[in-house]
This record gives sequence, C-alpha cells and structure tokens, in this order.
Amino acid sequence: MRNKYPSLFGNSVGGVIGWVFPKLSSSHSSVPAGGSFDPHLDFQILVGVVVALLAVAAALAFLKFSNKPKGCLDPENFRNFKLVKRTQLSHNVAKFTFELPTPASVLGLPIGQHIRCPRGRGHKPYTPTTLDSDIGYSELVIKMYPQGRMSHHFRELRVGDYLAVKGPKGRFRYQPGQVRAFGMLAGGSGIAPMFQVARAILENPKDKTNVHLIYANVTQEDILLKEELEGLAAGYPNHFEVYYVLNQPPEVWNDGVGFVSKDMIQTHCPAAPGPRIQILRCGLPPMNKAMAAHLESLGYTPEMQFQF
Ligand SMILES: Cc1cc2nc3c(=O)[nH]c(=O)nc-3n(C[C@H](O)[C@H](O)[C@H](O)COP(=O)(O)OP(=O)(O)OC[C@H]3O[C@@H](n4cnc5c(N)ncnc54)[C@H](O)[C@@H]3O)c2cc1C
Repeated sequence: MRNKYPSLFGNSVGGVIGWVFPKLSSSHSSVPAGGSFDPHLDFQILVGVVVALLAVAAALAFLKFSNKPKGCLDPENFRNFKLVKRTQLSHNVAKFTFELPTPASVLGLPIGQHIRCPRGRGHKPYTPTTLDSDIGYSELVIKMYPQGRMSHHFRELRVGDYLAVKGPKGRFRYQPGQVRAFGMLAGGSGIAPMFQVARAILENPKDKTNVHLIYANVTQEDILLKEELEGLAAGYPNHFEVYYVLNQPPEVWNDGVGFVSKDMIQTHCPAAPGPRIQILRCGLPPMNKAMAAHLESLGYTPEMQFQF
C-alpha cells in the first residue's frame, strides 16, 4: 500500500493510519479542491495520527517486553542447575558458579528475595551474589560450617554436579526510592541478602538510596565478600559505607570490636525516628534478637525493621 503521509511520519506510520482509518487515508488533504478549510476532517486526521502513534508505541513496548529474558526459577518445584565452576576463597568459603538453561537466561530473582535448596526434610535460604543483569549464570558464595548439613552438601559439590533450587522466596519487596536510606545489620553469611540489595541499589544510577552497613564477624578472615564490599565503598562513596565489627580483631584495627552495640547502630545507621528509613537484619538468631532489642530502645518502630 502506498503511504499517504510520507513526508510527515514515514512509511510505517502512514501505513498504520491508512489501515486504521481507510476513510482518512483516501483524503490527501483537509483542504478540499475548492480551497476551503474543513475543521472536522482536520480533527479526524489528528485523532488518526494519535491512534497510530499510540499503536506504534504499544508495539515497541511489547517488543521490548517480550525481548526481556525470562527467569528460570519455579517457586513450587525444584529445578536443577549445573555447577560449572567452583572457586575456593578461603578454607571454608567457596564461590559456586551455576549455568542457567541458555546463555541468554537470567535467574529471575527479585531484589531482596532468595532461593531455597533442599536438605533432609527441609530447605535452606541462599541469596546469589549475582543479579539479573548477570546473564547466563548465577553465583553463590557459601560459607561451609563444620557441623552444617547444607554446608556438607556444598563441600561435596563438584563441577558437573547439579544443585536443586526453588524460588523466588521471601517477603521483602524493593522498589527503587521506596526509602531514603537503609541501615543493614549483618552477621557472617547474613551478608548475602544485604550485598544483593546494596549492589542493586548502587548499580542503578536512578536509585539515590543511601546504604549504611554494619557487618559483624569473629575474625577478619571470616569477612565474606570483603573485596566486593570495598569495591562498593570506593565506587559509591556518597551512597554506601561499611563498618566492620570483629569479636577477635587483629592488632591494628580501626573499626568496631566485640558485638554490635547500640552506640554503633546510633553512629553508623540512619537515625530514628527519621523519614523513610528501614533497618534490615540478617544473622544468627541470638544476633537478630539482640539487634531487635537495640533498635527498639533507639526508637526504631517494627515497621522500620525487616529481618531476612
Ligand atoms: C535470606 C538468607 C540468605 C542466605 N544466603 C546465604 C548465602 O548466600 N551463603 C551462605 O553461606 N549462607 C547463606 N545464608 C545462611 C544459610 O541459609 C544457612 O543458614 C547456612 O548455610 C548454614 O546452613 P547449614 O545447613 O550448613 O547449617 P545448620 O545445619 O543449620 O547448622 C549447623 C551448625 O552450623 C553452625 N552455623 C550454621 N549457621 C551459622 C552461621 N550463620 N554462623 C555461624 N555458625 C553457623 C552452627 O554451629 C550450627 O549449629 C542465608 C540465610 C538467609 C536467611
């Protein structure tokens, strides 16, 4: 079909107009041969153009949406993911890289949610260090405890083996800008969900949320993802800060010593009561309990707190 509006909108839009409004497309102009102006016809043309533009916008949006890679998790059934690389990071910590079904797949895990891996009759939560901006693979950093049941499974996992995973799971929902600042209180492997949320915020240039992390461990060697955390602190100095707390610090140590205290929270987390702030907690039960008590006595309401 020949385009009736080539100079204004190009072939495709003119074609759409012709298709949607055949009556209009038979008129070359709203100015009849006699030269008198027809406002009714002009209005019809305007409506036709708006409809055509909306149709093109909808088609482009559909194309963009349908091109977005689909996630490959199932919340109800376990799916198997092949281990393609295993990197030992310390005597009891390793990074596990899993292949996704196709090189273009993404895991499809919303920010702040986790996967679950089966062990015995139950399953354990894990948060990948990768995001959906990492295509074709997903990574877990796992601390393997001597007596841990799931730890034992990971210790035995070799390249070529499969890990059963289901998800997404979790109550946490995140929308960029939903709070002004996050305080994060993490212990040991409880850093995993914090790192994921922090990374998603900081790597999104439109998200101006500030992140204040207090991270507790026994020794310096126990600090997980240290290099990655230092990278975030150096790369986003105005939006991210991390304060480490160690039970057994080395001789030279400038951060916190002992357990995470009320004073440390007051100094390093966004102050309460404050507008649009939230404190996230993830650690062993005794730490979570102690943190909840500190937060309450500092005036943080239950709505301002979330425990992973
Ligand atoms: C949202 C969320 C995400 C998580 N993501 C990760 C992750 O990405 N990587 C990761 O390694 N872990 C992660 N964890 C912790 C993980 O779910 C397990 O708790 C951990 O792997 C231990 O499980 P297990 O079966 O080996 O130990 P269990 O059989 O549950 O425990 C056995 C013994 O191991 C020791 N132990 C267990 N957990 C800890 C601990 N946290 N600190 C100190 N000693 C402990 C204790 O002595 C305990 O008695 C996450 C937890 C949550 C809530």
